[in-house]
Amino acid sequence: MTATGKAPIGVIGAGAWGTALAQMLASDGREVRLWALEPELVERINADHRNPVYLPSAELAPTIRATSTLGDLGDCATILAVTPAQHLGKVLGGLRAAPRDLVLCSKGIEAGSGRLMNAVVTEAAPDSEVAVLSGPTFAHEVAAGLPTAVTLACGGGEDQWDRLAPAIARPSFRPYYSDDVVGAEIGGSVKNVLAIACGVVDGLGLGQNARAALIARGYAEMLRFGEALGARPETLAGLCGLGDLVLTCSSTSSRNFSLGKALGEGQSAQSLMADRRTVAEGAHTAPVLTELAMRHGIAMPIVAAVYRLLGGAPAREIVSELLARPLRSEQDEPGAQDSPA
Ligand SMILES: NC(=O)c1ccc[n+]([C@@H]2O[C@H](COP(=O)([O-])OP(=O)(O)OC[C@H]3O[C@@H](n4cnc5c(N)ncnc54)[C@H](O)[C@@H]3O)[C@@H](O)[C@H]2O)c1
Ligand SMILES: O=P(O)(O)OC[C@H](O)CO
Repeated sequence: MTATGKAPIGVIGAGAWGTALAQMLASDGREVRLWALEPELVERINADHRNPVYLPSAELAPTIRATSTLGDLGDCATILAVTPAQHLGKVLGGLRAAPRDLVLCSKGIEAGSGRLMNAVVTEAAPDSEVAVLSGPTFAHEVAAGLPTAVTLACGGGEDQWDRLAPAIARPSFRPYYSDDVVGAEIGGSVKNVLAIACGVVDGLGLGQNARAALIARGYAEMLRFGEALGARPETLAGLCGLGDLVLTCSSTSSRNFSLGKALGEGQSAQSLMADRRTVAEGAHTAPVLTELAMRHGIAMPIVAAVYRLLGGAPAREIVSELLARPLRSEQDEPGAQDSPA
C-alpha cells in the first residue's frame, strides 16, 4: 500500500497509450509505476512530468514514477501491458514476479505465429489472470480527462472484474464488463487494418459514401473472422469492435487512418514505414490477419487489399479490383477464395 492507502498500479510501455493510461489511473492520487524502454524518457518523465516523445500534450501527475527496471513493478498486483503488440512477449518475458492481474491494452496479432496477444501474455506470465482493455480511446483525449468508455474483458470472470473495475474506473473512464477476451482482442486488432483502408479512401478523395461502405463491409469482415475464432458477435457490436472501428476510421488523430491517407495520396508504403517512431499496428496486423483468414477460409477482401497496398500495390488499382468483385447478397458469407489476397 502507498500513502493514499491504495495499491500501486503498474503500466508497461510509455508510448502515448501507456502514458495516457498512467495519467488516467493517477488522476485520483493513485501511485503508478510506468515502465519505459528508453532510459532518457524515464528521466524526462520523472524530472518534468511530461512525455515529450510520445504524448507531449499531457501534463503528468507527480504520483507517476517512471522506471526502466521491470523489477520496480514487483509490488503491483495489477499491471497494464501497453507495448506495441510485436514487442509484448519479449518485454513481459522480463517480469520476475507475475502480477495477479495482467491487463492487455495493446491491439494486434503476433506476426509469424498468428497468436492473439492473450496467448502471448499467458505464455509469458502463466500465473497471472489476463484481462483485455479495449475500445475507442485516443490517448490524448484520455490523458486530458475527456469521457471515455471501454470494454474490460476479464478472463477470470466476475471475480476478476470485482477486483479490476474499482482499480481502473475513474469518473471520466468507464469500463464495461465482458468475459469475451477473444472478442475484445479481435475488435481492436482488426479495426486497425480497416482504419488504414478508410484512410486510403480519404487520401484518394473517394468521398464519405465510400468510407461508410468500407466501415460496414469491414465490420462484416470483423464479424466473420471473430466468429470463426470464437468471439461473440455482441462483443464485436460493442465498444471494442464497432465503437473503435467508427472512431479510428473517422479521424486523422488515428495513426492507422493517417498512414492509409498518406498511401492514398501516393506516398510509398516503404518510405512511410521507414524510421517510424510511433506504431501503426494495422500495418503489422494486415499480413498475419490475411494469412489467418486464408487459413480459416474466411473472406476478408478489405484486409487483404490493405496487405497488398502495404506491399506496394497502387491504391487506385486495388480500389478498382474491390469494386469489380462479383455482386452478391449483403449477408453472404463467401469463402476465402473470393479474397484477392
Ligand atoms: N495511442 C493510442 O491512442 C492507443 C489507444 C489504444 C490502444 N493503443 C495500442 O497501444 C499499443 C502501444 O501503442 P502506443 O500508441 O502507446 O505507442 P506509441 O506509438 O506512442 O509509441 C511506440 C512505443 O513503442 C515502444 N517500443 C519501440 N521499440 C520497442 C521495443 N523493441 N520493445 C518494446 N517497446 C518498444 C516505445 O518505447 C514506445 O513506447 C499499441 O498496440 C496500440 O495499438 C494505442
Ligand atoms: O492511432 P491508432 O490508429 O493506433 O488508434 C488508436 C486507438 O486504437 C483508438 O482506439
